[in-house]
Amino acid sequence: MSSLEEPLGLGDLPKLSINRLERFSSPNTYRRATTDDRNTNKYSNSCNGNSQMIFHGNSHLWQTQCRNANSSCDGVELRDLPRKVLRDLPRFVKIVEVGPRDGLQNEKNNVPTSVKIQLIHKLVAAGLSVVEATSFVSPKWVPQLADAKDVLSGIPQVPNVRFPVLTPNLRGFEAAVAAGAKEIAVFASASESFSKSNLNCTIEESLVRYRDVTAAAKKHGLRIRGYVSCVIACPVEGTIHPSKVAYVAKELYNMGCSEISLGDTIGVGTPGNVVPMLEAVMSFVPVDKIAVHFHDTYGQALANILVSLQMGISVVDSSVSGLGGCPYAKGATGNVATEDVVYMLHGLGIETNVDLNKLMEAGDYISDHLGRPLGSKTATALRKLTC
Ligand SMILES: CC(C)(COP(=O)([O-])OP(=O)([O-])OC[C@H]1O[C@@H](n2cnc3c(N)ncnc32)[C@H](O)[C@@H]1OP(=O)([O-])[O-])[C@@H](O)C(=O)NCCC(=O)NCCSC(=O)C[C@@](C)(O)CC(=O)[O-]
Repeated sequence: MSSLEEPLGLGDLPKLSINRLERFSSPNTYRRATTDDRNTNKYSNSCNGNSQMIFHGNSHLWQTQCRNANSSCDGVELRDLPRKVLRDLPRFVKIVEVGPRDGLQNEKNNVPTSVKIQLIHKLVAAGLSVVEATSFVSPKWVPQLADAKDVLSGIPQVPNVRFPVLTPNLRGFEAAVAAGAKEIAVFASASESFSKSNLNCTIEESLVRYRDVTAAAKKHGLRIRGYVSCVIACPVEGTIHPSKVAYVAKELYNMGCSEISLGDTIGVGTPGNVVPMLEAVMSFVPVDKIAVHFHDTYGQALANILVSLQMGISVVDSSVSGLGGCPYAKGATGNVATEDVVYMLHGLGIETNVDLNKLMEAGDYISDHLGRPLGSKTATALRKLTC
């Protein structure tokens, strides 16, 4: 990696004086209360009564807000601010690359099986340890992935690399096992309407189906991932209440899914509604079993990932070159680009084991094949620098 490709880390920031920092800082300073603060209410006192606690379920711990803090208060807080804001971030984030499945399921033109296999090779070569390879769904519903068996059997098994595949029912599960799958994913929705359009059944019917699929997977000793889609909103119903997401996540977790991926399928979420949704799910599913899956339709995905990390999540789904969209969610664009996620994480000093250069080669490869510009802002910027 050349120095230009290294994202600027905190250590690279110019040393700013308190006065300069004050000019750049917003009048509203958010911080997370520490245990000490909670016990002694130190923060509230230190702000000379200008602080305000917003009570919203458990999130009052999160949303301690210091309004119009005077400069002496700011002086003490600002010195420590970067460490405080970033201290709860994980050291390592596992990226689940979903491009070959979520990305390519929405392509108008048929992508040859050999190209899919080559793309997966390149993603693995870039250091990604989980690459969602394909779906064993009905070819009538998703013709783009009708070659699931050939894709899966065409990928050589690589030690410590996993290739989960989507299975919507027992039929898909059996086909996946026959093709050599070692890990499957079931996918339910928090929206009734989306469940109908994506799976042709109600949420409850999908959960009944998935109990059979997960029971069979456990018998085979397979690892199971569970998706909840429409965790913020549905293209038909609009806003989805966090309790509905929490319910489906809990059911999938209880039936044996070892990881629950929360999908903002249409990419409308902002940190403002992602935080309460995660808070609701965390009441039922341990934080280390939760993954986030953001589509970037409104350009909010990185902000949403950052708050998710701050809440303790360390598994992030993304798609090389921002490929994708859902055939049953009109207008939804692709997932957040893996290159952009890696760039941000490395900039935060978080390890991923992913080589950004090699990842960009995978992005170039599939974008060239599809005949479209790179869908990653990071890759686009870095390619301009090196051309
Ligand atoms: C679930 C079904 C099958 C129900 O579809 P259905 O039409 O109700 O099912 P059916 O049992 O009547 O079957 C219809 C035909 O498909 C066949 N069939 C049935 N099952 C299979 C199978 N597994 N593999 C291959 N073929 C299958 C079945 O044999 C039959 O064939 P026919 O007799 O007419 O020739 C269908 O709705 C389906 O395949 N849906 C999948 C749609 C899909 O993949 N959507 C994209 C997933 S993305 C997502 O969910 C969001 C996510 C995960 O990315 C997260 C996020 O972004 O938020």
